Amino acid sequence: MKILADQNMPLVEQYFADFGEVERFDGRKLTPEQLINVDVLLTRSVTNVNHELLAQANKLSFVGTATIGIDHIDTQLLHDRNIAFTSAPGCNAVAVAEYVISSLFALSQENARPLCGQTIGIVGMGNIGTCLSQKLKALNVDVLLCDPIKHEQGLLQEHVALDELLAQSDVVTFHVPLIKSGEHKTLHMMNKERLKALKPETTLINASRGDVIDNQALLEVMEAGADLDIVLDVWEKEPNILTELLEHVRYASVHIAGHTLEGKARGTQMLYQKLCDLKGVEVSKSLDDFLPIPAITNATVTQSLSEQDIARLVHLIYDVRRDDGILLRHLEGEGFDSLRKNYPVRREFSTLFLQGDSPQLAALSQLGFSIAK
Ligand SMILES: NC(=O)c1ccc[n+]([C@@H]2O[C@H](COP(=O)([O-])OP(=O)(O)OC[C@H]3O[C@@H](n4cnc5c(N)ncnc54)[C@H](O)[C@@H]3O)[C@@H](O)[C@H]2O)c1
Ligand SMILES: O=C(O)[C@H](O)[C@H](O)COP(=O)(O)O
Repeated sequence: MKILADQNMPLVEQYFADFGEVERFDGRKLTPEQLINVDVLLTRSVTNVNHELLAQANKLSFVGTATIGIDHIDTQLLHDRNIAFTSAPGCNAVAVAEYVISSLFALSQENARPLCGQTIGIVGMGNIGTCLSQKLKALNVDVLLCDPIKHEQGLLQEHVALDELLAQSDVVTFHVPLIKSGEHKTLHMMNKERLKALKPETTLINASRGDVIDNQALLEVMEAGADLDIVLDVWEKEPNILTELLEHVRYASVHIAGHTLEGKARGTQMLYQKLCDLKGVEVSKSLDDFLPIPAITNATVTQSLSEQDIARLVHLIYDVRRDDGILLRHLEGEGFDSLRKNYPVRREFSTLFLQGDSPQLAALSQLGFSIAK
C-alpha cells in the first residue's frame, strides 16, 4: 500500500508504516501526478482535494484530513468515486480552547480588566465552543452561547441570536465551520455592519476560518478608529493575508490555535484508527506510545489563587504572546507557511500536574490541568 502524507503531520511513520510505504508531500504543492498509484492520502487544511487533484488518482481508496474543518475537501466527489473519507473531529478542541483562554488572560492583564465580570460570547457550540464554555464556567466567567443549528436540534437550550450576543458581550469568539451559503452561512458573518455595531472595548477573537470575518471591512472599521481588541489566528486568503490589518491586531498568529503537540498527534491517531477500522486491523498504537515527557511536569499550589495566579499557571504552559509579533517579522516569501511548519512545540495544560492545598484544585482540573495523585 502506498501512503502519501502531508509533511506537517506528525507521527505518520510511527502509526502507518505497518500498512505500507509512507511518502511525504508539501501540502500546498501537491500535484495530480503525485497521486498515481497512491492508495491512501493524508492531508491537512492547506490541500484542496478536488476534481483537478484527483484526476490521475487511479488507486485511491482512502482520504483522511487530520483536521475538523473540511472546507478544503470535495466530500461529494469522494462519495461519488467510492473513496472512503474521514476527518478528525475534536482532535484539536482542547488546543483551540486553551489558545482562547491564554488570549483572554493576556488581555485581562494588559488591559487591567479582570476576566471575572466580563461576558464572553461564544459563536459555534461544537467541539471547541463546548470545551471553551466548560473552561470559562470553571473560572466563574459568564458566557453567552450562539448556535442556531444545535438549538434547532434541541441540543442547546441557552442559544442567543448572534446580534443579541454581539450587543451583550465584552468578548466575542468564533468557533464555526466555514459555510458559504444557506440559512446558516458563516462566510463574512462578521460584515461591516456588525463590526461597526460592536461596543467600544469589545474583544473579537477568530480562531475558526479567516473568511468568517470580512477582513477588508475589519481594516476599514479599525482605520476609522474603532476601539476593539482584535485577536486573529486565521485570515482571509492565507497565506497571502491582508498585511495592513496586522498593525490593528493585538495578537496575530499563523493558524496555529490547534497546533499543540497533542492536538496534531491526536489528528494522526484518528486517521490511523479509521484506516484500521476499514481494513479490519486491530488498533495497537496509542498517543502514550509516542508523546515525549514535557519540560515542566509539576507545580504545587498552596493557597487560594487570585485570577492573576491562575493566569500565571496558564501562561506557564502557553502564552499566546509567544506567537504574536513573529508574523510581522516574517512576512516575506513563504513566511506564513514556514512559521506554521516550524512551529515550536506547544503542550496542553493537562501536561502540568498540580498538587497542594489550594481550594481551587477542582476548578483547575476543569480548566484542564492534571491533579497529581
Ligand atoms: N485555528 C485553528 O487552528 C483551528 C483548529 C480547529 C478548528 N478550527 C475551525 O474551527 C471550526 C470549529 O471547530 P469545532 O471542532 O468546534 O467544529 P464543530 O463542527 O464541532 O462545531 C462547529 C459548530 O458550529 C455550529 N455552527 C454552524 N453554523 C453556525 C452559525 N451560522 N452560527 C453559529 N453556530 C454555527 C455548528 O452547529 C457546530 O455546533 C472548524 O470548522 C474549523 O474551521 C480552527
Ligand atoms: O480545521 C482544523 O482542524 C484546523 O484548522 C487545523 O488544525 C489547522 O490546519 P492545518 O494545520 O491542518 O493546516
